[in-house]
Amino acid sequence: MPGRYLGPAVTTSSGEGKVPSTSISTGGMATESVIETDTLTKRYGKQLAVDQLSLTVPAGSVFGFLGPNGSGKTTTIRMLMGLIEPTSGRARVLGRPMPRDTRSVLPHVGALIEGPALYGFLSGRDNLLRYDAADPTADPRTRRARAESALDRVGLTAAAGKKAKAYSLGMKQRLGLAAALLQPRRLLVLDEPTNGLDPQGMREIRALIRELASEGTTVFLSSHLLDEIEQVCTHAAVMAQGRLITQGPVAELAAGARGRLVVTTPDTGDAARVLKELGVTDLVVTEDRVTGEPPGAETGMDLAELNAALVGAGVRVRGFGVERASLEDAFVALTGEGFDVAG
Ligand SMILES: Nc1ncnc2c1ncn2[C@@H]1O[C@H](COP(=O)(O)OP(=O)(O)OP(=O)(O)O)[C@@H](O)[C@H]1O
Repeated sequence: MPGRYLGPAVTTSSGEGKVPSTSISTGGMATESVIETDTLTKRYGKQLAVDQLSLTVPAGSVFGFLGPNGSGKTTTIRMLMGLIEPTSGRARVLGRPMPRDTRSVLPHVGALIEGPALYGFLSGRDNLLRYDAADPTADPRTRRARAESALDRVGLTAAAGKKAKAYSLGMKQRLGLAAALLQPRRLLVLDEPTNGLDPQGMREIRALIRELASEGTTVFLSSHLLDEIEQVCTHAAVMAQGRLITQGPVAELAAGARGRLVVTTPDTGDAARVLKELGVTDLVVTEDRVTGEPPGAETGMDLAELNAALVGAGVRVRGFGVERASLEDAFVALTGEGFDVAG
């Protein structure tokens, strides 16, 4: 599918309707949430693509928008960028209503949606120069310097003279990011930025995202890869079938599904009895293992005490630990289903 790059090129060629950038709050006046939606809904005929979505993306976060294919991520991003009208509900980006204020908002937003649209017969550098030239606010005198700096940013300086059609998928993706970075942005919106990349390409894009975030750019990225979200995001929202399942700091989402206590022992009956007395719940006994939910922090019971109690009761403990809870555990716990990672 041909991708599209959304930057100055899709804002306006006339500059009409543009408001001075100072009217979008910056610095000390920064809006606390960079993206905010309220019961945002999009219906295609009978198909509810996005269903009453209320999302809050805090300023300065790397926000992962997670969900299996078809869960409504791209439709949401299209509404946020003012490309399609919601059926109902509201969306604000950088404090402004969308799509009403698309023209004044988009110059502050770098977006990479479904891969960049590139001219294959032009070099990477010339593609960037074209993008820059399409931005009515970009000073032509500093165009080259901007392009070089963006190429450097994404590690494409050495390949800048090559025709874009000779670029690997990862290089094309990086060139798309370079286009989004021609101007300083307050928000980057990236739709599946590592889709189709090899592991090395994925690492490079993730490193770049972290770097941009460390400079204060809020990054909103969609992904169907749980481990990607865990690796780069500070916050996440989980979508399934057009609905928001949960949102919040990644650490809290993962902590919501606490790891299970796992005791390996030949004395499973005694172990289960002792653990139950000490407040471990949801006990499951298999041949040589007892697992359960460890007591909460409020009980004051720590793992060392559990272990000591088992040993004190004569249980032969061969293994003792807590399986790490992941965002995947949280997702499964919330939806009762696994993650379809195909595609
Ligand atoms: N233009 C459209 N017309 C009709 N149905 C659509 C349209 N765009 C999306 N849909 C449907 O809306 C639902 C959500 O699609 P959407 O592309 O937003 O999901 P997604 O989470 O981004 O998935 P993917 O990663 O596959 O793009 C899907 O069932 C899709 O078939």
